Amino acid sequence: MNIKIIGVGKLKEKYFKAGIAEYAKRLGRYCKFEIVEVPDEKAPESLSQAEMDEVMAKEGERILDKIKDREYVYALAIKGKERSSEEFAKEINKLTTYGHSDITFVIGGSLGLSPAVLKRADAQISFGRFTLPHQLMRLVLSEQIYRAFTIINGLPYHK
Ligand SMILES: C[S@@+](CC[C@H](N)C(=O)[O-])C[C@H]1O[C@@H](n2cnc3c(N)ncnc32)[C@H](O)[C@@H]1O
Repeated sequence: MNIKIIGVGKLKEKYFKAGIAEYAKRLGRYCKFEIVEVPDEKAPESLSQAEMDEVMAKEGERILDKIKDREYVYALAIKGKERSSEEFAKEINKLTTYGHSDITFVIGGSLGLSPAVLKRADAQISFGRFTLPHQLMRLVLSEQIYRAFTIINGLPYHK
């Protein structure tokens, strides 16, 4: 099974990289895990709404270029649906049981995801109403995907 996270911009901070590398290593037992980075657009503070929409649209096109038709896509969105870790694990298990072997998660850039990306998504996941930095979101999501596999496989990691 293939799990892909698409993120906007390069991850620079060593501590995020180290955390993600740890979960990527652990996930190697359960799936082919990859993180795909697409270039971000400059988004200075002074942008108008139209300019912000353009930034999201451009980043969105780059994200959509990395998604194939067969992929089941989760968009990470603050206003999406919240789940518990157990519910998420059940959902992943069900998707694989019903033949989805390519699952892709999309995290927006500093301004968020474009309407086109949200439209392509098969489901939206919210990690609550807090706004998390997109780099940190990659780490938190990697951990939750790992947690889901430990739940599916009955390992004692999840309490
Ligand atoms: C800095 S946030 C963008 C904030 C933007 N105002 C928005 O509402 O999307 C960057 C990305 O991280 C992800 N993200 C941040 N907090 C999240 C949360 N609580 N739940 C789900 N995704 C989140 C989303 O993919 C978002 O597009």
